[in-house]
Amino acid sequence: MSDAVLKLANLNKRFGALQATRDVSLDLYPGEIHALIGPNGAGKSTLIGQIAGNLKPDAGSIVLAGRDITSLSVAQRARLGLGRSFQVSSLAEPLTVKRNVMIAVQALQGHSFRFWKPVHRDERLLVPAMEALERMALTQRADTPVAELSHGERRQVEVACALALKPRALLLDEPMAGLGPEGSAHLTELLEALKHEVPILLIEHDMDAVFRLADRISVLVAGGVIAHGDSAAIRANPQVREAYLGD
Ligand SMILES: Nc1ncnc2c1ncn2[C@@H]1O[C@H](COP(=O)(O)OP(=O)(O)OP(=O)(O)O)[C@@H](O)[C@H]1O
Repeated sequence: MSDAVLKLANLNKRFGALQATRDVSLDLYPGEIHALIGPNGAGKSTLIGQIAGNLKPDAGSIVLAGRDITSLSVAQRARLGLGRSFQVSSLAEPLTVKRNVMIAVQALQGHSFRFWKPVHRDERLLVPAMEALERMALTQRADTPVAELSHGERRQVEVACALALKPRALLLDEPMAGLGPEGSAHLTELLEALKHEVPILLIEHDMDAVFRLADRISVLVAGGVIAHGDSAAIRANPQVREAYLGD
């Protein structure tokens, strides 16, 4: 197997007396979707915070494409290729789909080079934005204001914003939240194709989507990984059934 794109080793984070993540180790390989599931309060957001750089781990390390990023800032990690989408939407409603993605690219690239050109005409922003929109099946909606989009399309724009930065690894935090069965099925199809370009660490409560999409699943309970395996192994695991899936 090739080298892991993202490698978490023994991540620990404590809030006072509460051990929110306990020795969490996990790898993300090229071409795969690795899902992280677990009940509310299991520590999934705390883990994402540590990977993205919003939270400093008490111990452990995070390696992206062979480089230790544990002590880097959120922006430095993003520039090195850590892409993420958020649980809460940060899109600008009145602006078009295309402009939203261009602004995301601009935020990462910095402001210095574009004193002389308006954002909407800058090819260095437009080209990656349109490529990302194509991969998220949104080319036809590029000039539509975000305010006119369905909930599912907004989710696609959010993923496109992350994709336009050409990440090496993508963290998706509950991308299916609030989508109906149709929206969820559509996004599932898009992510299935996308994983071949960029591996995805997927935090998701929609178990149909997880079982369909995930090549591997890690189950987090009370801060620790209690099980790890493919969909069939996780479905059949008695500890997981008791702690999370129910019968
Ligand atoms: N900043 C904080 N200060 C204190 N405790 C926190 C903080 N952030 C999270 N926690 C606690 O850490 C534990 C893990 O929370 P976390 O939000 O990571 O879980 P989660 O698996 O993401 O849950 P959910 O599925 O509900 O989003 C919870 O008990 C939570 O109350």
